[in-house]
Amino acid sequence: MHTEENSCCCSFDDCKLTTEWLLSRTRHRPKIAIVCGSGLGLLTDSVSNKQTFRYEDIPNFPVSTVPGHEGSLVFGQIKGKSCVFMQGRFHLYEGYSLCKVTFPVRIFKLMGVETIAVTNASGGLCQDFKVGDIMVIKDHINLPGFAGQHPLCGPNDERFGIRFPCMSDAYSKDLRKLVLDITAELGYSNFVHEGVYCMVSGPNFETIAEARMLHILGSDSVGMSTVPEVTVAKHCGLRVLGLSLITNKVSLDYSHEEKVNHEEVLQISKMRAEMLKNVLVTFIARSHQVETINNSNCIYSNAM
Ligand SMILES: O=P(O)(O)O[C@H]1O[C@H](CO)[C@@H](O)[C@H]1O
Ligand code: HPA
Repeated sequence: MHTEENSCCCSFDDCKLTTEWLLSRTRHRPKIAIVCGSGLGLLTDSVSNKQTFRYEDIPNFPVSTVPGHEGSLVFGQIKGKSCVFMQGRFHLYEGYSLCKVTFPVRIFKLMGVETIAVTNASGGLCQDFKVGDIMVIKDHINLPGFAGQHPLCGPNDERFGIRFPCMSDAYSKDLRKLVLDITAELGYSNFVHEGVYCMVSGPNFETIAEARMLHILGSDSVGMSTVPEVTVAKHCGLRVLGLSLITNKVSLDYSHEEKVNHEEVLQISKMRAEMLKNVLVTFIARSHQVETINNSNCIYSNAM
């Protein structure tokens, strides 16, 4: 039954209005979108012909409330490729519904974006990971989703995608291979791994018992974002790349004295942003080499 409570707070018409607002104000027609994680706003440094919109000026957009998330949508070009960056993302713990958290992803789809690269800062659970390593996300665990906090709950709008999307291949194998090739060419292989990202709602960092549980469940890193955006991106047929920067080691041991905090997360992100930027710049220049677009879930195709 369609009721006010279970209907999505961002309708297709809301998405269309925001898309048209942006398309009428920029000449950029990006094929790639990049979501910048905590402290990773510097990823936009290499963008030329920049055009920036503050989130608060864009109709229907949420605003950023977390330090390290600037709150701007940046259009421009990298190596001649048109792209759009979210300099700052939205999180469940900020009080936004997952529909609002993922709203920009659907705007990108309607604008004609085909590939989305989602970045984040996360805590390393895999004992082989070191602070500052990059994890290419191979798969995820949607822990809030198990409890019904899922961006696709509620009536399904078939114009975006099907009711029961497949998630076993959410992270494009071809894009993962491309990024692993790029990191090898850049000489980064020693600190790049593939792994499984687990989303928790936050805002607190994990207890030791929780961290142990996530590790046993098969998580290599843990964070408070990314999964809703990736789920909605896969639902509407975008190709997805996920890159996680390991900003801290998560304690699995009661004797561990170090205490994680957001300032440390931001500090490590800023220190390693340059490296992540080098990867993304080459990725953007070469992602067209990977032609296959998985559009199997999407009925509504591309720009209006
Ligand atoms: O996932 P991003 O947005 O990179 O941010 C990560 O960093 C914050 C905690 O320091 C949390 O928001 C966590 O999700
Ligand atoms: N846990 C959850 N989210 C995070 C962490 C962490 O250790 N580090 C950065 N984001």
